[in-house]
Amino acid sequence: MNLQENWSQCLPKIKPQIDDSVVFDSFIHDLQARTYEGNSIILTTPFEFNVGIVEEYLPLMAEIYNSEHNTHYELKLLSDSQFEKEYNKKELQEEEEIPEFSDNLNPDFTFDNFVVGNSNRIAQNASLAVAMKPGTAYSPLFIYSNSGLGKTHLLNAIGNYIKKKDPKKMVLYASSEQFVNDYISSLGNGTIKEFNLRYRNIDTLLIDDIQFIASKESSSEMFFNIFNSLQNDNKQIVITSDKPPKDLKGMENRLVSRFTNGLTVSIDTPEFETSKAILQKKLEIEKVDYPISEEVLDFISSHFNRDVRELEGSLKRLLFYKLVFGQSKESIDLEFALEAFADSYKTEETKTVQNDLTVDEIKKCVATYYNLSVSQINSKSRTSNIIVARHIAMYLVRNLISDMSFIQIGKEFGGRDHSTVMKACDKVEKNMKKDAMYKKAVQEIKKKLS
Ligand SMILES: Nc1ncnc2c1ncn2[C@@H]1O[C@H](COP(=O)(O)OP(=O)(O)OP(=O)(O)O)[C@@H](O)[C@H]1O
Repeated sequence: MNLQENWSQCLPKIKPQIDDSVVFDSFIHDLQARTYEGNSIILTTPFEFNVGIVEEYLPLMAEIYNSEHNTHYELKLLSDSQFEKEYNKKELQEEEEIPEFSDNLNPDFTFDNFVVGNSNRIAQNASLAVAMKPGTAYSPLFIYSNSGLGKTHLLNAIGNYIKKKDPKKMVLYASSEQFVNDYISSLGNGTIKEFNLRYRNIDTLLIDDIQFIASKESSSEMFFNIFNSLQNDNKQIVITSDKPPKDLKGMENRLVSRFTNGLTVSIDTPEFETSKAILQKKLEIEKVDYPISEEVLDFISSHFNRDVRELEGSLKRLLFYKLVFGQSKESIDLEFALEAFADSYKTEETKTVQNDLTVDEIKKCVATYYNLSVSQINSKSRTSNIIVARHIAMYLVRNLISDMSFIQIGKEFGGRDHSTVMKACDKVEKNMKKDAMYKKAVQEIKKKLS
C-alpha cells in the first residue's frame, strides 16, 4: 500500500471524531498524503486558506493514523502551491541525484564463493530465494548467528546478485552502526530529508548487525519508519543479527514483531566437512599452486573451526609460514603445519596431558562408565551409545596423552582412518559446548582418570 492509500484507510476512523461533519466533508475528506519528511507525513490541501482551519485537527488525526498503522508520525499540512514551491521541486532535484548513490556492496562476497553445508544450507537457500525474487517471497529475511559464520557474506551476495541481474535496482548495504552514524550526521548538518529520500527510495535494504541499533532510541524510531515505508511498498529488507529477534535486548517490541513477520533463519558453526570444503574453496580463490596434504586440511578443519573467520585466519597463517620458512618446500605436509601452529595449538592441547596414562586405561575407564566392554569400543558397531563412548575415548586419548597423532589414535581404535578420529574429537568438543549433561559425563570420566 502506498502512503495515500494508508491515509485514505484512516478517513472512516477520523470522520466520527471531528465535531463538525461539514469541516470533515469540506476540508479533511480530500486531503492528500504526499510524502514523508523526517518523522512527518506531509498532507496537502488545495487552498492556503484551508490550512488554518484544518491545522487544529492535525494532532488528533495523527493519533488516529498512528494507532491504525502502528507508527509514530506527526502530520504537517501545506497548500498545494506551497508544497510545489517548497518541497516537490527539491524532491525532483534530489531524485535526479539518486543514481549517484553508492550501494556499499563488497563485490568479493557472492553466492559462487559461499560454500554450502548443513550448518548454513537454510540461510543460503533463503538468501538465494530473496535475491532471485526480491520483495515477493520473504521480507524481512532475518539471519542470525554467532560472529564470523557468513552473515555479512550472504547479505552482500544477495545485493550483488540483484545488481548483476538488474544494475538499475537500488540496493543499499549498511551496518546498523553506519545507519545510526548517517542519521546522526544528517540531523547535525540539516540533511535529514536527503537521508530519508536515500533510504525510502531503495528497492532492497540490507542491514547488518541490527543489534547495535537496539539501544539508540531515536535511530531505532527512524529505522522503524523507514522499515514500515519499505514494507508498505513491497520492497525487500534483509537484516542480520548476532541473536534471534526475541533476544534483542533494548529493541522495541513493535520492531521485534516486524522482524518476525517474515522469515527467520540461523547459521551454525560449520561441521567438519563444510570447514574442509571452505578451506578448499579459499585455496582455489587464493590460487595456491603447491599441494597441501589432506591431513593438513583435516587438521585445520578440526582444530580451528569455531567460526569461518578462524578457519580463514589459520589458512592465512599457514600460507604465510610457508612463504617465510618453507620457500624450498614443494608442498605442505602435517609436520610442517604443526610447526606453523606450534604456539596456538600445542599449548592448548598439552594443558591436561598426563604422561603416565595409557590408551587401554582410557578405553577401560570409558567402557566401564558406559557399561560397555573395551572390545565394543574397538568394534565397528554403529550402535549409538557405543559410538558416543568410542568418540569420547578417542577425544580423551588425544587430550590426555601427549604426542598421539590422529593417525596413531586411529590405529589404536581398530585401524580407523585419521579423519574419523578428527571428526570424533570435533564432535565431542561441539557436544560439550551445547549439552551440559554430556560435558558433565566427559568431565567425570576425566576425573576418574586423574
Ligand atoms: N560458507 C562460507 N563459504 C565461504 N566463506 C565463508 C562462508 N562463511 C563465512 N565465510 C567467510 O568468513 C568470513 C567471515 O564471514 P562474515 O563476515 O560474513 O561473518 P559474520 O557472520 O557477518 O560475522 P560478524 O557477526 O562478526 O559480522 C568472510 O571472509 C566470509 O567470506
